[in-house]
Amino acid sequence: MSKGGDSASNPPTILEKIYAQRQKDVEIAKATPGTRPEELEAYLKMGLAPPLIPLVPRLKRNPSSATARPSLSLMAEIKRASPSKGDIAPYVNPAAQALLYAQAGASVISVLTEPTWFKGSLLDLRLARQAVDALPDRPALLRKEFVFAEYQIAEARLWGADTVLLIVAMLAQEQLERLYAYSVALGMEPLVEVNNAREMERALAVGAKVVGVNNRNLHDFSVDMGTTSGLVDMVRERDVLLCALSGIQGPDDVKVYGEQGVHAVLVGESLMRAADTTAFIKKLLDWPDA
Ligand SMILES: O=C(O)c1ccccc1NCC(=O)[C@H](O)[C@H](O)COP(=O)(O)O
Repeated sequence: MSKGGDSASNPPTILEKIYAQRQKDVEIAKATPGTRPEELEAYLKMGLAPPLIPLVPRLKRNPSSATARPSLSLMAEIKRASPSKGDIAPYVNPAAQALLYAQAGASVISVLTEPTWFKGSLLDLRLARQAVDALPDRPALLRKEFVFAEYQIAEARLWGADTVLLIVAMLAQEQLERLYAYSVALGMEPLVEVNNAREMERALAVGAKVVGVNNRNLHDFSVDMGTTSGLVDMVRERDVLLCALSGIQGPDDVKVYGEQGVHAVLVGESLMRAADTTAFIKKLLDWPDA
């Protein structure tokens, strides 16, 4: 990963620290009997990964999409903690939270699986998936992770994800192309995350169909809700679903994005802190009563 700062002597940014730690974690997993890369490949070849649902059509459906006043779709995140906020809901039950999100109408459930800063795990992903598995028109499951290797995508598929996150800022273009192709080959259209126009061009160059604009700068934590708005025109005439990620707190944020043509919002902290999650979601998205 390239350094985010001006020179190689700058202290590492949070994204660089997470990346370095995840590289060590992945090396350990790859060397552990039972989870070596060739073993994950064998499990995939045996068809042991659970059935998938395709991301794009699922993201187009939400409780308002068939009404006269369609609103945005929701990607609802399970987030125990974060580098910027510390503990948010460390003891959340990911299965119960996933079920709440699904019953409230979320199109996607995003599960943070990074353990050191976000206190997440692949078990959280599996439990969220199992909790919603039998529902009619269940939401898609997103592995929210700092992905730099095919290995992590194979893990995601085996643990029940329907899609993975690819963060453009972390990846060289060749790596982004390779990981995008591998994910699609496994049946998972990825959510490709960008933070500026240059990264958006790179996402479009690989053919991304679902692009998330992160309003949070992953190098310094600053949140600018106008980041998404500033990139809308780059995808307006394209067959791309644009999603606004991070910092979404209330209906006013969503209303602005709706008017600009944004298709979905990804919300973590506000949902985790909501006293009544279902009522909060309905109000946030201006969805009709079920
Ligand atoms: O949330 C952070 O502090 C953070 C810091 C560094 C890298 C990633 C980070 N968050 C991951 C996310 O993208 C958010 O969890 C997600 O977009 C939801 O954001 P929010 O609704 O603001 O919780």
